[in-house]
Amino acid sequence: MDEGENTPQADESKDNSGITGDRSGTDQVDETDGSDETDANLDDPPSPGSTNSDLNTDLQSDPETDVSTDIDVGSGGRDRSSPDVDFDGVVLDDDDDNQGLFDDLLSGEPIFENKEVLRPSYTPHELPHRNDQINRMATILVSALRGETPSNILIYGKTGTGKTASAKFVSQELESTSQKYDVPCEVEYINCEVTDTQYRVLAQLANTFIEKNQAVIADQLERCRELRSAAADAPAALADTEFATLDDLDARIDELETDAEEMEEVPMTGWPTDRVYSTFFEAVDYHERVVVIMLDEIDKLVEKSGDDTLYNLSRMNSELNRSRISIMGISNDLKFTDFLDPRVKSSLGEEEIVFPPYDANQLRDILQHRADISFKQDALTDDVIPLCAAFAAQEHGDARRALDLLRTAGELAERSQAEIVAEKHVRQAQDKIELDRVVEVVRTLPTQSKIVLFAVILLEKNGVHNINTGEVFNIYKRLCEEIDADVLTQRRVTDLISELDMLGIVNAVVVSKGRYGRTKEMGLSVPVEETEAVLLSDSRLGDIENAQPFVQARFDN
Ligand SMILES: Nc1ncnc2c1ncn2[C@@H]1O[C@H](COP(=O)(O)OP(=O)(O)OP(=O)(O)O)[C@@H](O)[C@H]1O
Repeated sequence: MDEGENTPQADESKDNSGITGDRSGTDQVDETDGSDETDANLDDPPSPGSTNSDLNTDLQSDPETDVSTDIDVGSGGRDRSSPDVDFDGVVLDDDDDNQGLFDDLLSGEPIFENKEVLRPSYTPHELPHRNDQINRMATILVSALRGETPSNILIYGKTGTGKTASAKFVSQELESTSQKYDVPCEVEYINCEVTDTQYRVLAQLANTFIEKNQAVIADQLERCRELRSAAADAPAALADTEFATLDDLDARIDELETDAEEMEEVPMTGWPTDRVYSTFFEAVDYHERVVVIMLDEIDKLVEKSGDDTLYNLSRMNSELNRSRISIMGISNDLKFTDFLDPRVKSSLGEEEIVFPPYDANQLRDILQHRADISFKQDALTDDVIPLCAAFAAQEHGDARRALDLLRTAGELAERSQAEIVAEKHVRQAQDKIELDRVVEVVRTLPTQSKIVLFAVILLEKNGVHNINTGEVFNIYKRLCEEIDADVLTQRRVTDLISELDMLGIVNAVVVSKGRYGRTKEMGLSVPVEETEAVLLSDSRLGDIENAQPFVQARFDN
């Protein structure tokens, strides 16, 4: 129970306690002090029939001890009939209905059977409407299982079109088939949004292969040592092995031990890049295998650190002795190859696979598949899935968005203790996701854009419609002066307004003012209150205490 709830009751009970005026201060009551108890009893004798009432009365006089009264006395020890003892509102329930914080929440029938299935981290076993793309990938990668080098693949498609999910699905199948037929083939996944420099990509790959090599070495060493002890007793144990003599076997054991010692992990910073590259090269070439390197969000890597990594990786095969590598790049930026060196571009794009956006019907199928395993039976009304699909199809056929909507709708229904997810939950989920997006976009705007946006908000809040650039600029200037920020030119501010327009935060249209030229008129496209709150949470804008005077001066020049 929180303190705020206790305090008024405690005050009330103090009044009722009968403790004489000079002792009513809470600091004068000491739970551990026997004399206080006695005094209280004398001042206020227990009412007939009450049990433990002396203790109750005494403890009541101290707000802090009210709680312990509940606990110590329990349901058997209290007396609701005592006029002096008022426990109303104090939790003193019988064991049966003693509901904890989580009991209520748990008691409702859960809507979800397995919510994890709707999260982005879940890799589905079935990917409806991606058969063509999956088959094409498989047709290209099957050469790895024949010990040949598969062509490099570039996968394109807008966000949420199933590129990563399909590529991971194919990789899992490839690895499991390679184990089945005992062909050395491995897939390494790298998310270039996180691992975005050549050093990090090569270091991550090097360390992965070093770890795998160490496991292989440990395994071989164990077998060699077992053979060694068997052969020491009976030399015939070496028959049918690759070792003609015990010396050969000892030499192999030495060699393996040296390899294990020399394989040094790459630190996350500090080495020259060519050393990292050669460490990776040796690690991958340690034994025969075909390696598919999956570079997800490959455009981020190129954007951040150019195409050196891709250049180095794509020319490795001509130098590798035992192994082969193939690259699978995934991007949602169709134009990123324009920035590549032509050699890298042609080598990387040997095969291209496009993932088109899903339409509403396809999204419905995808959602239905997932809903069957993630929700309890009959937990969704009939219109939930079509509505989620329709909303997501309007965006750009994004399955991630559709799944987010469905999960959020379920969570909102669950939170409101509804037994079934209905259309209204989907609409609420759509609003919530949209608001979360706006908050995130506004929160990460540069300060200058935030000031411009704040100027628009102030005008809008003061009932100005069709706000023009001049009005925004005037208020913007005053806000900048107030918080000591650089004042940009009106032209630059107009550019920032265009950027806000592109982000969907304001809606600006160019209007002609006849011989006065043209101007932009705009309005906010996002909820005023929430957006203002996000802006004011920025430490610089938060300094603006009273913005009203700036708005009044909006027509000044
Ligand atoms: N055909 C499908 N069937 C089932 N789930 C799918 C399908 N396509 C996409 N998904 C799901 O949608 C979500 C987004 O998919 P994925 O991450 O593969 O998209 P992406 O194209 O790689 O997007 P991004 O470019 O933003 O990384 C994932 O949760 C994925 O499981």
